[in-house]
Amino acid sequence: MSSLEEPLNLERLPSLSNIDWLERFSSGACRPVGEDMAMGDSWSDGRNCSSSNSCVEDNDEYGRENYKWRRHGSRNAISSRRSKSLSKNYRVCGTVSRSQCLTDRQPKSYSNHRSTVRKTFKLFNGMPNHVKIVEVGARDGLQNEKKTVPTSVKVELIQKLVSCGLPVVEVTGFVSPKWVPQLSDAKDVMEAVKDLEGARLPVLTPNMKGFEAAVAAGAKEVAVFASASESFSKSNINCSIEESLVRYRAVTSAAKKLAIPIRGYVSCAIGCPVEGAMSPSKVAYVAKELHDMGCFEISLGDTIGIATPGTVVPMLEAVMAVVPVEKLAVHFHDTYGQSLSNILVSLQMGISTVDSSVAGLGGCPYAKGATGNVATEDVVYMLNGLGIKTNVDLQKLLVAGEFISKHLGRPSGSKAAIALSGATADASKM
Ligand SMILES: CC(C)(COP(=O)([O-])OP(=O)([O-])OC[C@H]1O[C@@H](n2cnc3c(N)ncnc32)[C@H](O)[C@@H]1OP(=O)([O-])[O-])[C@@H](O)C(=O)NCCC(=O)NCCSC(=O)C[C@@](C)(O)CC(=O)[O-]
Repeated sequence: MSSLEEPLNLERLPSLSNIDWLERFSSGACRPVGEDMAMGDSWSDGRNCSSSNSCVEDNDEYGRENYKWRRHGSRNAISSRRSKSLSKNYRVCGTVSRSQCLTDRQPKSYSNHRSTVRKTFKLFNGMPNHVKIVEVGARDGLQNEKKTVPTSVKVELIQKLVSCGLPVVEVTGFVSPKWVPQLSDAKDVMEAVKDLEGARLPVLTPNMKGFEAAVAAGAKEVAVFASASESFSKSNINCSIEESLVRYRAVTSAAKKLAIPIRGYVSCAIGCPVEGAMSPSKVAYVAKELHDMGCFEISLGDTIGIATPGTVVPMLEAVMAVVPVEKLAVHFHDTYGQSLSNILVSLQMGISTVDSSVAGLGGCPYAKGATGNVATEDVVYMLNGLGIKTNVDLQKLLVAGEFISKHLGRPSGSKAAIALSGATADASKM
C-alpha cells in the first residue's frame, strides 16, 4: 500500500486570469436539455448534450487542447436547440420569491436580500431551480476518521440524514478493509439501512469483489471511482487509470444485468498532490469513459480541495464538451475555503447536482492535507438564499450535524451550522 505524503503542489496550478465566464455563462451557455434523471433512466444512451462546442472554443488558455470528442454542429443550431429545450429546472429570468430565499432558520430580516438578487439577476441566469444534493458524509466524511466510529452511530447518522429530505445519501464503501479500516463494517451498515425509504443509498465499489458484496448486502445503487491522475489512481486503488477502467467496465456490465444504477467519480479533477495541476482534457477523458460505460452520473471531485472558480470553469468546459451537463455533479473539498464559490460558478454553468458532507466531515486517506467536503448545511444555506430548492430540511440537518460532531468530539465544520445554532437571535435583529 502506498500513500501520498507529498505536500500540495500549488505552484504547479494554472493561473487562469481574465476568464470572461460571467458573460459567457450568464447568457445561458451550457444548459442541460432534459429533466433530472429518474432512477429507471440510468441505462439510456443519453448523448443529448446541449453544452456547446463554443464553451471549449471560446476558452483562450485551454482552447489549444485537443478535445477528441468535440461535437459537431453550427453554433446557431446549437443555440436554437438550447433555447427550445430549456428544462423546467432552469431559471430563465431570476425571479426569486422571498419565501424561497428565507426558508428554515435563515434569518428573516435580510430585507434587502430579494432586491439584491433582482439587481444582479443576470448573474443567476441559467441557474437551476432545483439542486439535487448527494450527501457523502457517512462514507467520504467518515472514511478518514482515525478512531473507529461504531456501526450504530453510522446507522443513526444515515437515518437522520435520510429524514432531512436528502434525496441521495451515500452510506459506505465496499472497499478493502486493509486499505480503509473505518469502512470495514460496510456490510453491517448496508444491511441496517437498506430498507430506509425516502432516499437512494449508493455505496462505493472499487471492483467486482466490492460490487458483489454490496449487492449481497442489499445495495440498490453503487458508485465506481476513477482518477484523472495516474499517480493518485495507483495510490488510491492500486492500479493505473486504464486498469481501473477495465475493472469498472466489468462492474457496470454486471450492474446493468441487475438494473443497478452506477455513479462514477473522477478524482483529482482539478489537481493531484503528486502531479500538480490536472489538465482538463484528462478529466474529460475519464469522465467520458465512465459515461460511455453506463454511469448515469459523473461526479467531478476536487479531491484535495485546491479548486477556485478560475480552475473549475475550464475543467467543466472540457467535461461538458463530452458528457451532457445534466449527467454531471460537482464534489468539492474545502481545504482552501473555496467550495461555495466553486459550487456557485458550477451552478452558473448549468450543474444541478452537488455533493456535500454534513458538518463538513471528510478527507481522503490517500490525499494527505486535504480537508473535509463542503458542508451540506453551508450548501443548503446558500441555495436557500438563492431561492433554489433542495427539499432539505435545514433544521433537521443541523440536528444530524450536531449528532455526528458531538460523537466525534469536535465542532462542526459548517459555518452555517455554527451560526444558526448560536447566533440566530443576534442575526434576526439585523
Ligand atoms: C481497490 C483495492 C481493493 C485494491 O487493493 P489491492 O490490494 O490491489 O487488491 P487485491 O485484489 O490485490 O486484494 C488484496 C486483498 O484485498 C481484498 N479485497 C480486494 N477487493 C476488496 C473489496 N472490494 N472489498 C474487500 N476486500 C477486498 C482481497 O480479497 C485481498 O484480501 P487478502 O487475500 O489479502 O485477505 C484497494 O486499493 C481499495 O480498497 N481501495 C479503496 C481506497 C478508498 O476507498 N479510497 C477512498 C475512496 S476514493 C475517494 O475518497 C475520492 C472520492 C470518491 O470521494 C471523490 C473525491 O473526493 O475525489
